[in-house]
Amino acid sequence: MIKVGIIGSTGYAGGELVRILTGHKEAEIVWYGSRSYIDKKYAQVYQNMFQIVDAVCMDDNMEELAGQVDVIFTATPQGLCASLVNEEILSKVKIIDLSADFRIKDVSVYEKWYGIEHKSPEFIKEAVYGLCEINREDVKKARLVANPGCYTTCSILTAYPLAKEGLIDMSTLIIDAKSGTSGAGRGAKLANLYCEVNENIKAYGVATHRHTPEIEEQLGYAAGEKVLLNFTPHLVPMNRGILATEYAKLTKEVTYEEVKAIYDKYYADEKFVRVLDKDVCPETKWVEGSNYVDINFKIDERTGRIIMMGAMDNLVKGAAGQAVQNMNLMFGLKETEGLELVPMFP
Ligand SMILES: NC(=O)C1=CN([C@@H]2O[C@H](COP(=O)(O)OP(=O)(O)OC[C@H]3O[C@@H](n4cnc5c(N)ncnc54)[C@H](OP(=O)(O)O)[C@@H]3O)[C@@H](O)[C@H]2O)C=CC1
Ligand SMILES: CC(=O)N[C@@H](CCC(=O)OP(=O)(O)O)C(=O)O
Repeated sequence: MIKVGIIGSTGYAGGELVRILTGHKEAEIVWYGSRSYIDKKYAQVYQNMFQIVDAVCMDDNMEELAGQVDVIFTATPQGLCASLVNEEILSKVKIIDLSADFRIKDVSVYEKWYGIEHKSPEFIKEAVYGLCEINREDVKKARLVANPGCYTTCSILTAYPLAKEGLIDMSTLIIDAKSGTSGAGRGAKLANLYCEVNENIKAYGVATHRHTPEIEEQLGYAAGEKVLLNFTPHLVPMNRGILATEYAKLTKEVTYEEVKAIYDKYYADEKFVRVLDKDVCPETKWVEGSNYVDINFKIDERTGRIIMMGAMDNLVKGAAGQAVQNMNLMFGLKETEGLELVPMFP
């Protein structure tokens, strides 16, 4: 059994880690980390765990935890993991960080977009960007995984095959994305109050959202060139789900069958990426609660553009599910263990 510690187990991403790992046959959570609920039963924080999880929440101490578990998930605010990790800890335990601390390779880009000083830049180079479908072999060998962001996972996987094959002009790429409010976390914020979110849709972080450089960097590696793109997120009145609609000029004339063959080349064997049948648009409701990303595309012959679409659950493939997928790879387990979650509906 793999022993797991979760720092930030009481947040939305941490709560989803607990839900998924509770059904995992090879892993056992031994540390439910929290600052606000120390000594309180975990099932009192999240009542869906009543009579399922009997443990109490414990104060976080990464040094102490490193000696007791095989893997630590940090589902905590930006900057926290980077401020705690050190060589001694990494020599004892594997870390999967759900925050953005180790996602961006250029520390000055991280510091500019996040507005915080990076406390352990010496580990950025070593950290593996944990997008399993793309970096599977590196994840298997990693001791520190940077779990990708929610918008970024959906945006990158949706465009990746076409970027990699040079089929889209990367300078024309525009990503329009929508997210449910759980993407903003459980902490009380004015912008996330019921009356602010309900019956409302708004763009935010326009031209400044911190996921922009992460998407640019990863799609830049795929395309083999520096990528600058427009990424506009929107907050929509639902709990979970991300929908990304991406537009780009095609670099040559192609048929539906040719583009479909490219998507199949990358994803036909990927359990968690479903390229839908022709003309079926991805919808968040058909992936809710699951680790799937649903993808499709449409060629607009009139404008010479292709429209790519992706839908995903931000808390599962966009956070906890992907983190468990990374853990499975790091420990040589079946990649899908604990993740064969059928989407829920309604
Ligand atoms: N929500 C989402 O859809 C996604 C989130 N992420 C990332 O996951 C991380 C967690 O996000 P999310 O769950 O939404 O956030 P929440 O605000 O819901 O939860 C934050 C968690 O971090 C804990 N925490 C806060 N400050 C500290 C601290 N100084 N020391 C230790 N623990 C602390 C909180 O503990 P307590 O309340 O017990 O004090 C809580 O458990 C973030 O980095 C986020 O970017 C990534 C992908 C998707
Ligand atoms: C709706 C909402 O507020 N979403 C978050 C994205 C959350 C996320 O998962 O991204 P990270 O992993 O990088 O934190 C945001 O826009 O900042």
